[in-house]
Amino acid sequence: MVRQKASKVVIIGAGMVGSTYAYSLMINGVVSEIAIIDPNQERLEGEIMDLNHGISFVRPVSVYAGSYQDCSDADLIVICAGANQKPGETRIDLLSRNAAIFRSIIDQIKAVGTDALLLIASNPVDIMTYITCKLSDFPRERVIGSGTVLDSARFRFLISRNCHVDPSNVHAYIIGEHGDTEVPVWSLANIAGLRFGDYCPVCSRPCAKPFSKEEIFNEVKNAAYQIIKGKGATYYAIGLALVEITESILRDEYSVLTVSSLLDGEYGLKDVCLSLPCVVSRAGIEQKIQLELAPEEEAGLKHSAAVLQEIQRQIRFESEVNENE
Ligand SMILES: NC(=O)C1=CN([C@@H]2O[C@H](COP(=O)(O)OP(=O)(O)OC[C@H]3O[C@@H](n4cnc5c(N)ncnc54)[C@H](O)[C@@H]3O)[C@@H](O)[C@H]2O)C=CC1
Ligand SMILES: CC(=O)C(=O)O
Repeated sequence: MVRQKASKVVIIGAGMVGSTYAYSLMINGVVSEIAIIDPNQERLEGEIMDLNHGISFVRPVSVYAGSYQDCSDADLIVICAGANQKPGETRIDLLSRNAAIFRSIIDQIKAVGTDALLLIASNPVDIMTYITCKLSDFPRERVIGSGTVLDSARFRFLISRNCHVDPSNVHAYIIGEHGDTEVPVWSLANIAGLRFGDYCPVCSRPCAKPFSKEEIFNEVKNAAYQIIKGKGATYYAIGLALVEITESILRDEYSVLTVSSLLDGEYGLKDVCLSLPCVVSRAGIEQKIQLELAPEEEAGLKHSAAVLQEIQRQIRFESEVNENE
């Protein structure tokens, strides 16, 4: 199943997320070409120079300031452009600023024409993924939001630290919105194949303090607020999360990742983008996995969808404007 060929990624937005992703991609050696686009030419040139000065230490790769023309033969276009949260702001607070930026970006990608997949990181990521689906007219499987891949990684890390096991031996998902209504799937979380609650009796290390699901989930949900308060932005872990998604696409890995995509009836939900575990390949979203959720988890997912749909109703698309005129 693993196919490797020379691959080209276009990154739109050379800020903290875009440039950290480019750096992680370079180190990982999964692509041969990285073109970066950003209207802030000074910033862009600085990032390109800095990245290029590291090329002697990694596998051969070409990193350069690109233009929208680069999208025409790209395998993957990753959008990291737009405003980020200031301390105290929610992801949803970014919507109007980033929606305007996306309209211009998607228009320019469409004008060039491309068979690439689109991967969205900008926040609020589920709504931006939805906007991209609507504006791009791409098939739904080719538009992927980074969704809760980062939140699931935070969740696995915190469980693993608490239970003294490698995070790769913890399987646990955060689903729904990448944001305040996200849902932890505790009922299916497992360590070494054991349901979460069955692991404690076989664990040889006593917990330092009583295990609190609530505390762990709150730490996951509020991680971005805490990091932004401390250092202004989050970028290392999302950079790596984007590389994980990129690898699954470009290496045709069929990894299961909690990416955001346009739902089509899963759990009775339609016309909304949010995260479920999905099989991701070179074709994009191969399959959305419908988990058997506990009733409160399914209710949480539906609440997440309702909140996102309410926000979506505030967005007007060109086609709707024309229809109503
Ligand atoms: N999905 C996730 O898990 C995460 C998402 N983010 C989101 O990623 C986005 C970027 O965050 P940062 O890199 O920290 O912000 P930043 O402010 O460092 O960089 C944003 C970049 O976008 C560029 N930009 C603005 N308009 C553009 C346009 N029309 N075309 C191309 N580039 C344009 C700016 O010049 C700037 O370089 C934010 O929306 C942030 O909330 C951040 C962390 C995690
Ligand atoms: C900023 C953001 O979305 C995160 O770190 O989760």
